[in-house]
Amino acid sequence: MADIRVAIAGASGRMGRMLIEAVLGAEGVVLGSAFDRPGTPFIGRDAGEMAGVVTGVAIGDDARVAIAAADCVIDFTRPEGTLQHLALARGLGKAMVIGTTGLDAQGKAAIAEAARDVPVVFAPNMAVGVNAVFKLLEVAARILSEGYDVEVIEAHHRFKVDAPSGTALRMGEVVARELGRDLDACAIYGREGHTGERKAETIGFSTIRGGDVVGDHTVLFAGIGERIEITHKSGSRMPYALGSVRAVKFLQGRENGLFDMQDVLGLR
Ligand SMILES: NC(=O)C1=CN([C@@H]2O[C@H](COP(=O)(O)OP(=O)(O)OC[C@H]3O[C@@H](n4cnc5c(N)ncnc54)[C@H](OP(=O)(O)O)[C@@H]3O)[C@@H](O)[C@H]2O)C=CC1
Ligand SMILES: O=C(O)C1=N[C@H](C(=O)O)C[C@H](O)C1
Repeated sequence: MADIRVAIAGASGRMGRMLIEAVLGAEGVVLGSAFDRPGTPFIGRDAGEMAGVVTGVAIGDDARVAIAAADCVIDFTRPEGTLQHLALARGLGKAMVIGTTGLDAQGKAAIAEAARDVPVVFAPNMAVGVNAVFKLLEVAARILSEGYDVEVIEAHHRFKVDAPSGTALRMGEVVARELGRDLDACAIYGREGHTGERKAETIGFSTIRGGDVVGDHTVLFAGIGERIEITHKSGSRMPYALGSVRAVKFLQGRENGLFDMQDVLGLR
């Protein structure tokens, strides 16, 4: 079978660079194209430059041309960019792996709609370890369903633009679903001033931003006399990139459909 040609969106970003390195090092996939938005300083440079490799693939600034040259697009950019690239991928009949976070309900609906025509993996965290934690949280929430307060704490680098992280929100969704709660109704995003006592049914979120923290997430189940903490810490962005390559391979041969990393990893 021919190698899958991959297009990397946001090629000069933190994840874009890591994704290029992961694709170059993986079997069964080949770097078809790399692109970024016009005006980004790396346009025209070799896509492997930051990984110290000559690929012969220059970073372009025409998303349509780049997507047309690939079988699957991996996109870790910003919601506006992702939705533009998604429309192009849909029109060109290309698969897409989306790691971008911070999409609103309308953006998520647009992804679901596009997935009727092309296959899409959309997940807030592509790392195998984090997806294992999502499963552990289901078990913990089931056992600790009475008498434990749930708080989600996350820390990321100073450059991150969305909060709470997509992963923290998914952790909250997983626990809320298991507890029969609606996250939109029970989430508390930070506290300040005279808050009154904590309401038992709430799920709290706390966000830390600083330095070069790659990504730390903890779900705390706090009872009277004991606390349980389930924590994941990222030491590198490579697990996100390797998970994305697995997602590309998972989509090969699929006509359409919306999937996430739980599907890719067979954890449903
Ligand atoms: N699902 C997962 O496993 C993970 C998800 N993420 C998510 O991926 C996204 C990117 O993160 P990160 O790589 O750190 O971010 P960066 O800011 O380092 O990179 C983003 C890239 O996208 C480009 N870009 C920004 N806006 C647009 C746009 N409107 N259209 C097209 N391209 C655009 C940027 O260009 P420019 O520099 O010119 O702005 C840059 O090259 C975030 O949403 C983050 O939360 C991150 C890690 C893991
Ligand atoms: O912006 C990041 O860096 C990350 N974003 C994702 C998120 O919002 O959950 C995944 C990971 O935590 C890194």
